[in-house]
Amino acid sequence: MPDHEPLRVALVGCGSVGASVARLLVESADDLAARAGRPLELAGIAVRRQRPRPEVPVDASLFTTDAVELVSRPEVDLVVEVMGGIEPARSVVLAALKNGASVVTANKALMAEDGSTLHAAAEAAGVDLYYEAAVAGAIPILRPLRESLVGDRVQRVLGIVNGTTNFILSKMSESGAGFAEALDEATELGYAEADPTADVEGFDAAAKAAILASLAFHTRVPLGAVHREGITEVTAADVASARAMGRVVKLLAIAERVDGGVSVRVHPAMIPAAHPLASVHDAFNAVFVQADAAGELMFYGRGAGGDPTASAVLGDLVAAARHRVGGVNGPGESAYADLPVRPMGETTTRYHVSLDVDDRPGVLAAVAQAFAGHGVSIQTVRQEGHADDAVLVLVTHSAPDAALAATVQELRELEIVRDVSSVMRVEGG
Ligand SMILES: NC(=O)c1ccc[n+]([C@@H]2O[C@H](COP(=O)([O-])OP(=O)(O)OC[C@H]3O[C@@H](n4cnc5c(N)ncnc54)[C@H](O)[C@@H]3O)[C@@H](O)[C@H]2O)c1
Ligand SMILES: N[C@@H](CCO)C(=O)O
Ligand code: NA
Repeated sequence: MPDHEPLRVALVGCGSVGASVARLLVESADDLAARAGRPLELAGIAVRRQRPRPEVPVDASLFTTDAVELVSRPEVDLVVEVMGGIEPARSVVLAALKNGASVVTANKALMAEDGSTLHAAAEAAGVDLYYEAAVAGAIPILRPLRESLVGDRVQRVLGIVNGTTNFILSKMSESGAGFAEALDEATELGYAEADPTADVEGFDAAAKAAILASLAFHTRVPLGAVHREGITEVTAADVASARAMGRVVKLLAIAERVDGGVSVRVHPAMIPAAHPLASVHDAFNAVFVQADAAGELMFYGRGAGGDPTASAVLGDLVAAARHRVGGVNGPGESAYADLPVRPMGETTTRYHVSLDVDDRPGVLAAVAQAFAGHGVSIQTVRQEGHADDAVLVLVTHSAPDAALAATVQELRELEIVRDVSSVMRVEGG
């Protein structure tokens, strides 16, 4: 085959990311050809419905509504899947791999749900499967974990990997707004989707946490093993209390090594205002990595948007194209470590607990006794308000999640505690 023979790219999905990928493939064709070693030519674009798409500068004859047929064409070398969801995306990706095409996907839900099946199919076909855009959009983080840090031992990954929730928490922090008000603003400005559940309940971040943990620790982390809490219960009072302690509230995806296993979780947490992740505002994403030899690293940028996400897709596409040209493959799945995912109850963190209490003698002693009875050590206590408005704010030393849960249960049963108004983890020093 002569060197100028193009590599044929099938694009599946032409929404916000797909339209950017198609446009940039056309606009940057010469540079991409020079970098890949052969031109990258669009073989077809699978869409759900045929309609005019003036934003995509390609011949209308390239559009088809049959994705499986497109990716199964013998001439297709590379497939970009940006339709999202589990099915039919999984069937399309499997058909592409079976056809011997390398696949680039931005689909975090699919990779977190069934990454091992797809990796096995890629391995069997001797082709590449890349998904840099699936976690933190434009930010190069999967390739650094998979390749740059492969000689090191990663201990911990802390990420702000959902732009919608980071935008909402930033607004709550800036203006003192409650969750509902900040969500309304995020919706008005187009950051939050009409149904924001996947973002605000932490599902999107949990899928990304599973992918990050699998790559960081060379193990398989099933999505179901990721502990997940969203931000819907975060109150203006939590944000104010964090500020009073020199902290900010962030929704974190956390993956860390613990006692021969790993802990992988998504939940809101108070982090020090001086922590590098505290200065990640609005819809930006960032991932903080701690590795034995490298020390601390931080990756920052745009986690969403058509063009930023297309940047990551095209990076993967050129990498896969180069491998085609060279007749080699990139690294496949590395899951040799086979580490158990520890249950959340065993995970130790510090906690911030707010209690509405009666303001009378013996209350502090009774509260302290509840913590002590479950082996949870208190680091600081402060009282805000008095009489009917008394609030006790306690911060604990590190304790297992199960011990803290048992403490909270007991506190709820105490007559002097009117309400356990908030429990939030404290992370990052
Ligand atoms: N938008 C972002 O900022 C962003 C960032 C990172 C990752 N992603 C991921 O990229 C993927 C695409 O996201 P998006 O924002 O472009 O979504 P989108 O909804 O804008 O686009 C998806 C497109 O796929 C089309 N589609 C659905 N079923 C199809 C089918 N059977 N055949 C052909 N086309 C079909 C839809 O009609 C739609 O146009 C998702 O997996 C998403 O999680 C998106
Ligand atoms: N809904 C995601 C988009 C990228 O996955 C976010 O808010 O970050
Ligand atoms: Na990325």
